Amino acid sequence: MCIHALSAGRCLSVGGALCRIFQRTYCPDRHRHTIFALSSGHGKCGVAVIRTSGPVSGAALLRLTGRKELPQPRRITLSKITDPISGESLDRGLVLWFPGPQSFTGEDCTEFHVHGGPAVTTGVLQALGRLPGLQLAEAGEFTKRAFQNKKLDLTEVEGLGDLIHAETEAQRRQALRQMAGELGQLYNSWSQNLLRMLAHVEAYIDFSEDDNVEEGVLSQVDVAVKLLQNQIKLHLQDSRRGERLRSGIQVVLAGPTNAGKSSLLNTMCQRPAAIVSPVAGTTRDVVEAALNIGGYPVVLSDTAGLRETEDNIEQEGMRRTRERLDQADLVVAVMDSAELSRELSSSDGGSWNIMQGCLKNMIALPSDNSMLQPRPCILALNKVDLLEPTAQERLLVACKDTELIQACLLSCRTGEGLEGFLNLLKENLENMCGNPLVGAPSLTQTRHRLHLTSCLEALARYHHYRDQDLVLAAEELRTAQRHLGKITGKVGAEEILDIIFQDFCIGK
Ligand SMILES: Nc1nc2c(ncn2[C@@H]2O[C@H](COP(=O)(O)OP(=O)(O)OP(=O)(O)O)[C@@H](O)[C@H]2O)c(=O)[nH]1
Ligand SMILES: [K+]
Ligand SMILES: [Mg+2]
Repeated sequence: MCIHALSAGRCLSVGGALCRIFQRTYCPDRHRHTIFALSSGHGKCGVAVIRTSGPVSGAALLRLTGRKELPQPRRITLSKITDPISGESLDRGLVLWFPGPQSFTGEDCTEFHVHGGPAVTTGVLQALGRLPGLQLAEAGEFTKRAFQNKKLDLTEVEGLGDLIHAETEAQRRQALRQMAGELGQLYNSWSQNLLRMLAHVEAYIDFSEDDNVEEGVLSQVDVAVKLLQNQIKLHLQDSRRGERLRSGIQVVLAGPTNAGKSSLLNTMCQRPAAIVSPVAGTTRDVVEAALNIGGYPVVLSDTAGLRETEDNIEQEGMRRTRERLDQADLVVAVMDSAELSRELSSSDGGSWNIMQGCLKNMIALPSDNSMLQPRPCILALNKVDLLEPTAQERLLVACKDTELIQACLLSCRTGEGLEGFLNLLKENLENMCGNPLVGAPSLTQTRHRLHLTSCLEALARYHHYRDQDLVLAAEELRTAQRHLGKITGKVGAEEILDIIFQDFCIGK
């Protein structure tokens, strides 16, 4: 199986530089302006795409192409592109006209597909910038307009952002699904449900005295609220699979000193990221590498080896190891198989018990109790090159006794057993994140989790007020619905909008 290193940073925007060129000033009527930006990547490339969105898009296309009429909507047309003010020819390229509302943003949009050299793209951008009513777009402004014109809900916007940033196949699948609106549809259906319940309760409040409302309306609402509570709880109990897949699965290498943890990290990321040496206690700081393992994004951490020590710095290193273990989604316990084998044959099972105790510590629950099960753990028995085949056999048999642990023998030195280890790792990642295409869509952001939790709290308060004060109970249903609305953006929340759209590049 192949693994790839992932880029550490996200897409850099060149907004600052372009803003300086165009001397943009703040404008309160910004949404009335037509925005433009380079939407393809920056730097030299074969073809670059420049987009505009807003009321003067069509006029801009006519000015730059010198055409009398707009081309057919959504049809590619070859055209010369000139600077309308200097009259200078800039390029021959393809132009597209998307009249609103049938466009990405819902407004009139155009696209110019030009040769990707910096002189051409800068020329076209400058020509656009000199036309009245056109302004350089801010990061995420195209998507923001799509959201404001109800082309996308917030979960779809987040899906689109994740798709642009997706580095592995599993991330891409999850993002595509969210962008297609499945998560939003789920929350909308819950919201509709709540609206119906609320209508029933309000009808009861207003009309029950006139006997116009059927018996049992309230108990039906009670049942429906309980059902929804269960659905939301089930949705929240997903071991954070969607969020993990989005932000990377935390895999921590831990174990005694000199077991070969740093060697394993280096082998997996195919570069000498961590220092390897025969001196016990070499690693002190946590060393991280971002990897794509079988399509799953992994943040792999190498940690300081665990042993008794008087050295202050090493003790601090071990404190960091434990902190990292607390956050781990999956622990790889690395051990020196030769050493373990020697201890096994020289003792009457005592050392085995010690090792089991040490492993149990590693896979214990994290302190916040947010995960209900102990973390999965793989026992990587390293340095198998130093072991006789009979000793290997004996070690594997002994490992079978520890039910919690999946063990495999490997050697960082010879590469033996590495394939098997990686396959075991991938199986674990699959189990943790699932196939993003199968089953109900997962929530992918802490933001979703927070609103869903608040929604659940409001529903619990509904039951609390139900027999005391029906008006207050109805208010709780309204609060619950408002929390669902905040996830999809149906309920305004300007502060979070800005945070979400800032994650986009200029031109998206
Ligand atoms: N024979 C053999 N030696 C190995 C293997 N893997 C690592 N080593 C050696 O074991 C020693 C310790 O390796 P490290 O990777 O530094 O071990 P570590 O667990 O990171 O050690 P600390 O950071 O000190 O906790 C080095 O001399 C490595 O060359 C292996 O598969 N076979
Ligand atoms: K070492
Ligand atoms: Mg090390």
